[in-house]
Amino acid sequence: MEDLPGIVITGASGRMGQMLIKTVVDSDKARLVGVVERAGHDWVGRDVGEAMGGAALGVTVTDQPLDAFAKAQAVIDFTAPAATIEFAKLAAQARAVHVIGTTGMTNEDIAKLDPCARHAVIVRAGNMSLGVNLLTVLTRKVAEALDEDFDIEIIEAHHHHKVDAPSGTALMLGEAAAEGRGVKLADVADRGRDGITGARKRGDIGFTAIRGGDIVGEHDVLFAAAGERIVLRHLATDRSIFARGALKAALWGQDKKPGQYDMLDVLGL
Ligand SMILES: NC(=O)C1=CN([C@@H]2O[C@H](COP(=O)(O)OP(=O)(O)OC[C@H]3O[C@@H](n4cnc5c(N)ncnc54)[C@H](OP(=O)(O)O)[C@@H]3O)[C@@H](O)[C@H]2O)C=CC1
Ligand SMILES: O=C(O)C1=N[C@H](C(=O)O)C[C@H](O)C1
Repeated sequence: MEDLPGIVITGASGRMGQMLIKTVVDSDKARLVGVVERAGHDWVGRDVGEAMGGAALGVTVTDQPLDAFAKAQAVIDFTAPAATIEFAKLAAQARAVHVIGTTGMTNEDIAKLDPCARHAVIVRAGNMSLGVNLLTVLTRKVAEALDEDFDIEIIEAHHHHKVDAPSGTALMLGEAAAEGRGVKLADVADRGRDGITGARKRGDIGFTAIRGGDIVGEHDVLFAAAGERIVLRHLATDRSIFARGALKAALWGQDKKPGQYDMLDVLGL
């Protein structure tokens, strides 16, 4: 047991934080060595199992991330952009693999990970599930095969708590479609339509975000032409798919050189 890679989970009380804790505790390939919450959170100082409403797990929630990271081989982080940038610096200091599931990061945020990746492995993906990563491969292939007579639209739906749009997954799918077309997503993305928008521009990749109820995460990539449509779809019904992918990434990263990786690297897709 002592030999198994030690994992720290940040954002412990969050939807993904709690799912990640359960996933690591249930795994026979890793052990939970720390959980982090922000200073002032009422979970800090409590046993995390009890804080989650179950049996004690023997791991106390801390607001001191560096102390926790120093005892770990990997940090799994599904929080918010500002927190993730700080955690990246600390994970690099501790030489721990940093698995980043946080979405809504700007290009400026992402650039701040570069110096950290000189010292530690970072695996970052807007979606850690096998299904979505396979869908990005399919999206790239379909976009490659079709010309601009097919309009590409990405439609995503999530629960009403989600704070960022388009989703990280939608942007991954947009990047894959743009790559297939041989264009830059930034040049063709149409991210917000309202009012008299004018006709759709040929070659654009459009995004629509639906927010409601407890939807875990749904993504359609629509290729629409005159007389026919192709729809590639992924439906997530359980957050465990993301947590299992994140744990796989944390284990995969153990023997890799410092640098930035994604789930396609982890899954070999
Ligand atoms: N890549 C993937 O496969 C997936 C990615 N996600 C992404 O993961 C992220 C989290 O999602 P979810 O769990 O639903 O969100 P929640 O809001 O449920 O949880 C977020 C957690 O992060 C903590 N947090 C936020 N800001 C800070 C900060 N500045 N410092 C320290 N802790 C902070 C929150 O603490 P507090 O409550 O105190 O604010 C909370 O514990 C989102 O970006 C989401 O899009 C989600 C699912 C899959
Ligand atoms: O916030 C969520 O819940 C999810 N976020 C990720 C995203 O932004 O794509 C992944 C998944 O769809 C759930």
